[in-house]
Amino acid sequence: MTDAVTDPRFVGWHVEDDAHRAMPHRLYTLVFPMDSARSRVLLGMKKRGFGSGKLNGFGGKVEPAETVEQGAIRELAEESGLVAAAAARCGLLLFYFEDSPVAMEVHVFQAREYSGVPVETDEMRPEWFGVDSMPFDRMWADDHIWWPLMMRGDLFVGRFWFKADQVTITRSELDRVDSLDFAQ
Ligand SMILES: COc1nc(N)nc2c1ncn2[C@H]1C[C@H](O)[C@@H](COP(=O)(O)OP(=O)(O)OP(=O)(O)O)O1
Repeated sequence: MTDAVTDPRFVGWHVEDDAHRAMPHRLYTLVFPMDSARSRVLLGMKKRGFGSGKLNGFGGKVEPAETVEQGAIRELAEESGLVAAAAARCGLLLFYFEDSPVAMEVHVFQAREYSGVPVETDEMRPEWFGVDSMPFDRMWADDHIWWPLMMRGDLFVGRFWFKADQVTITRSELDRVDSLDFAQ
């Protein structure tokens, strides 16, 4: 696996301590399609794989030959049917699970302009939710912590340590940042 230091697309290592910087990282995207006119966000019920049974944004692993934003746009189309020309960076999330030697580096985006209508796919069942009545009890345990920053328009970096049960957070850090262009 490519590690955080050798893959130029990784930015997480800019905010890691020495111990975590040395961990192998895997790169993911997470995209929230926004309907600002109706104050709604599209979530998907994950039907299989990691996080199945939870509502989340749309995303997945970044392929070797694409940029992070290209990966975000591709996963959004594959999982929701929505086609976006661009996605706006909102945050960076680093996840550590006690039973995994690999850190997850998740790049969070909003899609504010897109075409198409949401469709159910093999991986996701889409549903709109009001941004002020989010179903946090059916989402990952970290989401309610950083969601308010994203809704305020703040850029953020969060680090969350999970138990192997994938529910219990044993430690967390969340910072507002001025820029997410760490390496550029
Ligand atoms: C641990 O907390 C998490 N919170 C939130 N909100 N989202 C998370 C968390 N951990 C992972 N995610 C996101 C990041 C990605 O968007 C997905 C996981 O991607 P997946 O494993 O489904 O990747 P794919 O490439 O789509 O998988 P396949 O190989 O099955 O196609 O969850």
